[in-house]
Amino acid sequence: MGDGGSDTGEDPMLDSLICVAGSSIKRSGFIASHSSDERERRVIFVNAGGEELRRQGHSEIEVETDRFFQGGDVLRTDEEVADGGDLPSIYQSARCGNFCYEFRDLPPGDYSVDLHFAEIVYTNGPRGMRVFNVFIQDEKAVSELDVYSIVGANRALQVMNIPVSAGKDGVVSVNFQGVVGSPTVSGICIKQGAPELQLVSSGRDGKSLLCDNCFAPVKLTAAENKAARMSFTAKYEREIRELKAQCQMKQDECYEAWMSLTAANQELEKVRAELDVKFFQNFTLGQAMEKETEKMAKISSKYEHDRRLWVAAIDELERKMKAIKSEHSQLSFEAHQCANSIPGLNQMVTAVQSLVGQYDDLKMKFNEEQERRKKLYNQLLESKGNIRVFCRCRPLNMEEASSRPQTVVEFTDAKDGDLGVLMNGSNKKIYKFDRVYTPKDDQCDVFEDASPVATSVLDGYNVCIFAYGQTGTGKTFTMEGTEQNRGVNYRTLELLFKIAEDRKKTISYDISVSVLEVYNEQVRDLLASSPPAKRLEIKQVSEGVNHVPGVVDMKVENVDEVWNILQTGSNARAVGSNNVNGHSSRSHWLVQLYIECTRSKLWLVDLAGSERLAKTDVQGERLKEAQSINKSLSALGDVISALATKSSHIPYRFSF
Ligand SMILES: Nc1ncnc2c1ncn2[C@@H]1O[C@H](COP(=O)(O)OP(=O)(O)OP(=O)(O)O)[C@@H](O)[C@H]1O
Repeated sequence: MGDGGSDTGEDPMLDSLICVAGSSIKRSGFIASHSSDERERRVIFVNAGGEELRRQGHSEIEVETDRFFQGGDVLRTDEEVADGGDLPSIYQSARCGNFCYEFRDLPPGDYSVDLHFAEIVYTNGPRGMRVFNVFIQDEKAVSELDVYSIVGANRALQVMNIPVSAGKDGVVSVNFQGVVGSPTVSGICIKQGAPELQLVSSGRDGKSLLCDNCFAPVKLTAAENKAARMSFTAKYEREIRELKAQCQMKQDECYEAWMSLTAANQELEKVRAELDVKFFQNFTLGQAMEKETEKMAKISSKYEHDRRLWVAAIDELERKMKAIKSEHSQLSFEAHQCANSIPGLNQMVTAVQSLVGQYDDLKMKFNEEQERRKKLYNQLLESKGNIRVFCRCRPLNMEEASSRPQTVVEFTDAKDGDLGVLMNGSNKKIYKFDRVYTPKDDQCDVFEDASPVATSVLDGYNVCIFAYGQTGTGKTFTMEGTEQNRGVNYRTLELLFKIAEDRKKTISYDISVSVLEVYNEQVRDLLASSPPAKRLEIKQVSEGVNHVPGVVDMKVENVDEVWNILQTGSNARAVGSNNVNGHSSRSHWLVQLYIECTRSKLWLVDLAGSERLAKTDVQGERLKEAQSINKSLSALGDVISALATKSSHIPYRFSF
């Protein structure tokens, strides 16, 4: 038996599943019978897909060449077919594909058919490659035959004794229909008469049908045979149904078992994963424990080391404490002795305390005196006049010196504040000032008179120093000066910060600066980084106190900071040139210092120069500038005149 077959030989159960009742499967090839009856019963024996075969001898066999077929192809193999019986070569050929056989001209009556098979193509299987049905006279005689799965490859198999009746037309048709793949057949043998004995399971020996009375084998007609077949069929069908139900039950059980196995497997996987995690955690914890143990060992050894040190240090301290205590008691003893030896010690302490009290008293009186001195000093300044006018005559420049050989000013009584101006050659007119500076007087001399004013600002007085005069007469030089020859502005500020520094123990001054210019009757903030949203205006807060809302106020700490700010403002100032001064200021330039704690202001003003329009010969924008300058200077003159004469109305707002 091949690898696809069973070793148990014939299997009635399998036979009944595959072939009709009465027929059987034989797992070997054709064996010729010695009986002449048997030979005579063979009506037709064709070698499907092969040639005629003839074997002489005591069992003569005659197999016809392949005929009576319709359709199909021929298959052949040179390989030997095992268990081929007396005619192994018929199993080496086969008809294959879509075909049928029709045997004609048979006398009407009962016949039995033997079919010969061998799997000669799918020699390596597997099972189920070729499964087919066989219909005889249109009735299914063989069901789902898979030769390979019964006997394997290149092995003979027979389905024997399939009962069939030929009608009046004398035709027996054998039809092959594939279920999987193409059907094949190697030989077909038609024998006269119904099969001799039907192998059925109801016989007493379980193999043959016997008479119930005498137990002799019973020979059945074709009709009886058919009835018996149907009864067997019904029986087997019942068994099949039961088996199917059992099979379904087993399948369900298997499925449930499979499901629970899958669930168990999943659970097992989960547990395994958890175990892995636990193992890893354990491992990590173990490592951490090892590290901690190491750390602990280090800490405890350090602790032990430190403890020893501390114990030694405490011992040392205790020893020192003892020494100090004994020293202390010795010193106390000595101090007592000493105190006892100086009888006037208490009187000395009292005297020192009284001196400290006197010192505080004197300090208070000194401060009061300082205050009084400041007041008297400012009263002295006021007594000199609230408005003080100094006149400075600059030296002639080269051009002037060459064009005017004769000077018209006379400084004979300059030290008394008199300035003589020669009119028409001989007439001299004397002008009175608080002081007159000659061309020989330098910036230091000018500042000498301006400096006391700076002290007054820090004492809470409002002060304004301004330079007024014709264009080109030296106003900017006097106020600003140069880096090598600083003017009033810088020197005043320098002194102011010096005094503030000197007084810082008793008072702290917060000083802020703003720089403005009045150009063409308009106020401009020279420290503003962008033009203001609103036009700047001078507001009079109270009599003589003015304020420009929105102007930039910069806090300053020292004179360098102020100087940088003044430079920024100076660079932004409107300047131009006229035929009198090549670098003429075209605006009034105002620096305001605000002292926070005293709420006093210092104004340092460099006015634009007044011009005689005919002399400077200006036009267009320059003419407009000059007219604005002259107008505002004339208004200033009116204000000063009103202030000097203590007029009831001071025309502060005449200009603008
Ligand atoms: N005391 C002085 N000693 C030497 N040179 C001076 C003196 N005063 C002014 N000058 C020079 O005279 C020129 C004009 O001076 P300055 O620009 O200060 O005049 P100003 O009155 O400010 O003129 P403006 O009104 O047109 O601005 C400058 O070159 C300046 O250096």
